Amino acid sequence: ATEVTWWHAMGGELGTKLEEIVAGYNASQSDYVVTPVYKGSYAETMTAAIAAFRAGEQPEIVQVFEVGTGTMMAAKGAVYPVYQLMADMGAEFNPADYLPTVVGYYTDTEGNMLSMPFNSSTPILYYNKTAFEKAGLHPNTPPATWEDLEAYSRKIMESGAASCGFTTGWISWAQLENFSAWHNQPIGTLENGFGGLDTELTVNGPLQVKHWENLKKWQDEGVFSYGGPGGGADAPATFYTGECAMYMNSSASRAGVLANAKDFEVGFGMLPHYADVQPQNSIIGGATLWVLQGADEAQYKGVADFFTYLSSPEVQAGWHQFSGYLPITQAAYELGQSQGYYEANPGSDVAIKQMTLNPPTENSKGLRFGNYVQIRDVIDQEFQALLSGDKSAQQALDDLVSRGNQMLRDFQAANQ
Ligand SMILES: O=P(O)(O)OC[C@H](O)CO
Repeated sequence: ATEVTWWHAMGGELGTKLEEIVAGYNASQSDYVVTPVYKGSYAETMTAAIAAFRAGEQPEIVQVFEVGTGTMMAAKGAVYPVYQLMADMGAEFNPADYLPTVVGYYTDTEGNMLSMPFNSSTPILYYNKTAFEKAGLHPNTPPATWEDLEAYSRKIMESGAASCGFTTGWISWAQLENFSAWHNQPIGTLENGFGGLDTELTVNGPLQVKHWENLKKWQDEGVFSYGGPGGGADAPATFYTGECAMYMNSSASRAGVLANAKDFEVGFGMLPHYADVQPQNSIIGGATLWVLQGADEAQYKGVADFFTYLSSPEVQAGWHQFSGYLPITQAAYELGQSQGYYEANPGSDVAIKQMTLNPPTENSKGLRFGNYVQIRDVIDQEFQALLSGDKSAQQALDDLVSRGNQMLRDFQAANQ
């Protein structure tokens, strides 16, 4: 059989499920064997794939997180665009089958979809219902606003129900990018970069400054517990163990939460918003599958066949329902509805409701910036400078914008 290699970044419960899906595909036919290889975090996986491509040792498929999209789109000689691959291999591929937000994120300015949707998410709020009850809060009412979240946190801490109010994964994704979209604030000019490479970051507006100021104050007071850079590796455990009563992270953290938060009941809610701003809609995260150049025709046929399998309503619905990733296709969503999945699993539709709460504006359809994986590191560095007291929120965000803009100019110069 023809071999196809897939580098991915799914660890823990998600990795186990991914391997099951691949095993299901391999057992379903005998022409191709797909081998999944875990390469670490999203950033590590992407870096490894770029290095492997330079060395001529790249896999056929690589899973790239949403913020790598600008860089991948510019890497023209390295990528086999999915719309073209599917057409060349005679495989059926209709972008209209996928959720519009997902399609928009991965479609180039000519209207072509360049990568294969697989695992799109959006950040949501998880909360410890048992701690809420102990603190005299209603277990079925998550905080709607940041003001409520602060007040609930203090009540929880004072009552001894938990020692910390909340934690979060992904400062960059959850507390800056999605924070901005949710409050309808621009992340960058030119429609958050969708309008061209001449874009500049704008995340140092008054609302973002106020939010980072609050996070610093709440960290100092023990209301908030910082989970570390990148995805925030320390955040999940502080929620699972009951230390922090609330937790913001990917909708796909659901699998880990349900598997590991054993001593209390978990509730699900939308992200909080500041009381004087109406929430807009959140934006997607997660990843898509990019096909790399350099393989032979038989392997690309296998890739197309595998992608068709991955997008089938049953496989996609199974992955979505297990993981908490969004149902990528309309058909997978409808299958879940007809199975009664959403009624039977309260909170499982929070992500999709939040993402589609309002029609997206220029500020809330996503982001597309080159060098953004590196800019995410700058976001983490500036946030740490804020927490350590080296910089005010305004200074940290101003510096983030000027450092980030320099990286955007470098990218523009290299890709014009
Ligand atoms: O944890 P994921 O897969 O939902 O991804 C979160 C962020 O989008 C990564 O950039």
